[in-house]
Amino acid sequence: MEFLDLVPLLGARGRVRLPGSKSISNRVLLLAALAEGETDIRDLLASDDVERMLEALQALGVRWTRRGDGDDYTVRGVGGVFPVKTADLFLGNAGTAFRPLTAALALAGGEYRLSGVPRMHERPIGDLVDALRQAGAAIDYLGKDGYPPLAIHPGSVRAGGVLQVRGDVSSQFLTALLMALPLTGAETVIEVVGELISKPYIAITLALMERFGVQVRREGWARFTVPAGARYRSPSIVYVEGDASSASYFLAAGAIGGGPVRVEGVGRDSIQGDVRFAEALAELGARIDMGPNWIEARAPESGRLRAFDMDLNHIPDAAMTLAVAALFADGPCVLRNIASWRVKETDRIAAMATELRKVGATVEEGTDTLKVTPPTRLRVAAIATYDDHRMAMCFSLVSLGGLRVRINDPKCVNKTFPTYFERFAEVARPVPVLAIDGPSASGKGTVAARVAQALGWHYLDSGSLYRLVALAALRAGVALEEEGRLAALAAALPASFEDGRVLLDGADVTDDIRSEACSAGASKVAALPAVRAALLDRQRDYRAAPGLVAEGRDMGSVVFPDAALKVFLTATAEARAERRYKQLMAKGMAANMQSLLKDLHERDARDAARPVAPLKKLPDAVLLDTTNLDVEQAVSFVLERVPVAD
Ligand SMILES: Nc1ncnc2c1ncn2[C@@H]1O[C@H](COP(=O)(O)OP(=O)(O)O)[C@@H](O)[C@H]1O
Ligand SMILES: Nc1ccn([C@H]2C[C@H](O)[C@@H](COP(=O)(O)OP(=O)(O)O)O2)c(=O)n1
Repeated sequence: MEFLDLVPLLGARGRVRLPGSKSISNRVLLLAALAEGETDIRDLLASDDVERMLEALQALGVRWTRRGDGDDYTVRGVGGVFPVKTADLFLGNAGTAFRPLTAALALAGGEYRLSGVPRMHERPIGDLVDALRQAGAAIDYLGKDGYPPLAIHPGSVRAGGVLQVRGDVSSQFLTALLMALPLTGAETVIEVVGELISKPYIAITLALMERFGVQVRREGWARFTVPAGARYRSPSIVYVEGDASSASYFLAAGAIGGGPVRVEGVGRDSIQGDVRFAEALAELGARIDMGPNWIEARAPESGRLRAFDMDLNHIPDAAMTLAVAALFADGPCVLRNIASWRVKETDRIAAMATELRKVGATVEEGTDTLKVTPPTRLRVAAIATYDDHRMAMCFSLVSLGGLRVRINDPKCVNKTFPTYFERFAEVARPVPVLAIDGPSASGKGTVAARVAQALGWHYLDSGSLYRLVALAALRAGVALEEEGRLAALAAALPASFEDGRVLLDGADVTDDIRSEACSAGASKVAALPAVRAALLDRQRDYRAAPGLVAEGRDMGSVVFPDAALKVFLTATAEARAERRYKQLMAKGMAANMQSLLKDLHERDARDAARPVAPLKKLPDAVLLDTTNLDVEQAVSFVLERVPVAD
């Protein structure tokens, strides 16, 4: 399973230019395809769902071109009649392509098959098919009744009259009918049965239809009239707004992580309902500023988000972001009226509950509600994403709790936001790490501990973990060549560090791990890839606010490649042997200069020659040769180079 580890964050700050809205992109593509004339579409979203729509339109004979490899497209409209009358369309998991195409093709008079990924075949479409059948469309289910895949036949479409469609499962059914019915040329009334959910998405549909010359009469949210003689006409140029649902992650990041975080591409003038997510955040205490084309979020004055109990029917997608933001609230939070989550990319209520529990929250799942009680302490977890882009994006916010979070199958964000994690990194302020690597007795431990103390940061002596594995192995009678057993020991090492003391199984082993046997053993076990892998996450989890000073051999190269400062600390072998000699004498331990020097040379050679994480200075590390320096000078050298947090 592919995964992405997001590093612990101190907070979030900065600006993000949003990718184009998925809802607008796929609607505009279909309307431009059906219209008379050529449409220039700017800032189209580059994502899987939009790809599926573009492929489908091409298969239907619609000619479109992309300008270079940018986000601007030209679509030559077909004036309401698809040139290709027989086609087999694969639409992935794109509801915004599947539903509207079903309606448009049902009225197109051809033979079409529409299918998608297995999850698409679990997402209901019966209400739309029922409505289209009332108009005389001939549609068969190729699998389970009420679900894709579908076969569409010419049928005998009766133009005009009254159609009924249910509005309480997905608003996309109504959107699909609204966009397709102008193709009949007759006045048609659509009556919505049941309470219409996700109304703002219908508002997007109506606004875009109007841009393309068709004005729908609306009576409340229950009755819509598509006028007679309606024809789509290209508005020549359409700019796709930034995606308001995608904005939610960044705004929440600003509200949780201090901010300000500004998103550009949506604002006060947006036609997308999800901009109202900003109002919801404001109810949690976040400070929100808005311009025509931007929104900015900052943490509440108090620093902590307020608990909430909200009806979120109007912002179903962005509401997921609130479920994760609830982890940072000052009490239990309730999300209401979110039943549509159950028929999205996955059953989002169940998925959200399962994953929030993994990070420590207490969650109560109702049929259309979710109650999230934040934990006193968040837990590191691997988050399953259920092939659902929003699960992946929402859970990135957990890293703002100052802990690592693993996102499984991170590429699922390609559905709507392929560059999400890069953009998130642009506003993220990682917990800083100072990596100090170098050979034995170069002074890493001494310097790192002093620097950590001066900065008030945490300190990791990674060598002691290898020493502990060696000690545990010696005690358990495990040979230092048995890689599998050693890795198992390393993975479950019952070790802890308290006030400068090292504990194994609760017993103080601070001095034991410094013995010659442990030193030699550590160097051997450290050469085993499985042992190194078993200790990797453990080392990374020492990274906590306000910062970490980590010392060893591969801190800068492997464990913390994104360290804010990397120092390679060294000294001549003679100087190091002399220091080690003095250290041992001071502890009352026996030592011999010649054998210490020989041992150092051997260990240097072994640490440098091993194939995994060999000891070497990286190009991005600063060299510090301490042969002729004292401890104070070495510490000052490092402190002077620590980047100041902005
Ligand atoms: N310039 C220096 N920087 C760091 N340590 C020094 C320096 N000069 C002498 N020393 C001494 O050398 C010893 C280095 O040991 P240690 O910090 O345990 O090294 P390492 O962690 O690299 O094995 C300490 O006793 C320290 O006081
Ligand atoms: N990040 C690390 C830290 C230590 N090691 C190895 C290197 C050494 O042989 C052992 C013990 O490391 P430690 O830093 O405690 O050893 P010295 O005090 O420098 O002699 O572990 C490593 O491979 N990677």
